[in-house]
Amino acid sequence: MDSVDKYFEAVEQNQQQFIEALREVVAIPSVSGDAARRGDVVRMGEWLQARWEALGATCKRVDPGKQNLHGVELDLPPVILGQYGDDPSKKTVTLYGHYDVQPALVEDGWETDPFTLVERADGRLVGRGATDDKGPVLGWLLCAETHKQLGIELPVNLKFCFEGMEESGSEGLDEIIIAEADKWFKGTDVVCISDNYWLGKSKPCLTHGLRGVSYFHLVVEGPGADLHSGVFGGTVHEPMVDLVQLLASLVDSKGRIQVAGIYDQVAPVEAAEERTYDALDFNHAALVGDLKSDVVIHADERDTLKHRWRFPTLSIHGVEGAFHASGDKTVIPARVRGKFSIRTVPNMEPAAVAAAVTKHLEKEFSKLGSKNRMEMVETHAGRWWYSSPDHPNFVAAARATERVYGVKPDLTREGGSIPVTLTFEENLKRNVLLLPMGAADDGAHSTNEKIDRRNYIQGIKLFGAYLHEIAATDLAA
Ligand SMILES: C[C@H](N)C(=O)N[C@@H](Cc1c[nH]cn1)C(=O)O
Ligand SMILES: [Zn+2]
Ligand SMILES: [Zn+2]
Repeated sequence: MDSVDKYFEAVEQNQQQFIEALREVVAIPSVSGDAARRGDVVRMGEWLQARWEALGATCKRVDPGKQNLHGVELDLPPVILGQYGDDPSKKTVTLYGHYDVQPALVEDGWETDPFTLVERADGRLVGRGATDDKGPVLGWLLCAETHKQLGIELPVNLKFCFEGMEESGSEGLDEIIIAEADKWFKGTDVVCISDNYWLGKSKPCLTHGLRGVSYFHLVVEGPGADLHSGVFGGTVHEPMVDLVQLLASLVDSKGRIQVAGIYDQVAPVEAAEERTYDALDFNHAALVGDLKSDVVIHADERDTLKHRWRFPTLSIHGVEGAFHASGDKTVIPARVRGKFSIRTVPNMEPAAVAAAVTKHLEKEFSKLGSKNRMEMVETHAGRWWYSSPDHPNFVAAARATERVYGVKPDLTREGGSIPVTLTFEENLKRNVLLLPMGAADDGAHSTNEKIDRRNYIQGIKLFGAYLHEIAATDLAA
């Protein structure tokens, strides 16, 4: 039995302990978008740092500074930089992950408390962050800890960068990576990020493309205070009426963005790219099952994937300041803030996207003839990323995947965004691999987020196998 098989056996035996560790981190409600939870985000970062240090890693806590969250001045959570092993004869793999999570409230439709990990009879481990991104971040730690317990030397040096603001635009992170590219991250041979998902539920994949995201707030305000709709309805310009019309002008019900000039920035689909959609583990029947309803726009699987991976999309996320509680409150809100984002693809540039959106909204607002005031703010923007899957980093990961799952992985792109991918690639000048742990139906950002026990445990094996494959791979080939 070689050392990788011994490692696999130990991971199998330690399953319950690994689930308990996941329970411990899910219980820390590290919601970066909620000012009231900022202490928990920091606590989560400190938890990670303490556990890596206990293992023998050298860590550096970098505090990126302050953030203004709707007028509240907050300390940004720490970026935890780490180094585990510094043998010059070994290759160095830099890992990135995030320890913050999306908001989660029971009243959104969670069947159980989002911050209490629950294992279902079918193996689902349900809890906020289980798949995005606490399971994978913990997976790297458990991989290193298991090697140490077994007395198996990790075949590579690790460097890592774990942040607590990914779900809120990674504020402050780019500057740290740029500043540390030739310092902390010096010596990196390849970068690996586990923060996305398989295309389906049964076949693993490696991911070589991401969409970018430009996030906007659209504020409409008028009266100095909320008003009685019986007294003032029909006699004043209502901010909410203006806002819904502006939001509705952005996209149609078939998902087509209505902002002039947006599609002009999109690279055409080439014949070679067309072939990459062949034989992927993806079908509409499974998608409809995951969605629990047939709300799919496109008739053809390829079109669905293209609209997920390589065409821009616009989503409307919510309205702050509007009445949303139960009951029938007859109010005219005085100031409302609509939130929407555009997922961007090659060759879109955030500045051009923001300019097109501003022009569109100004034109639409002027058509309303309203005396309210409108303001649009781009709150964050991250760029798309596209890379070749032929690099030895991907070849090593494909071998590791075959060893764990017994199949060659699909090569996929991802509709979501991990803007730091490009920051690492450009500044460390090293190949970046996305190695997902979770499955398509995990429900990241949704209610009842989960990771399957199988993906979590096999994923921890995969991480170990990948590090061993990297050690054995000629990265210059
Ligand atoms: C794919 C990754 N796990 C993820 O969920 N990324 C987020 C990043 C983001 C950007 N703004 C807010 N969050 C996403 O794609 O929404
Ligand atoms: Zn994530
Ligand atoms: Zn996320």
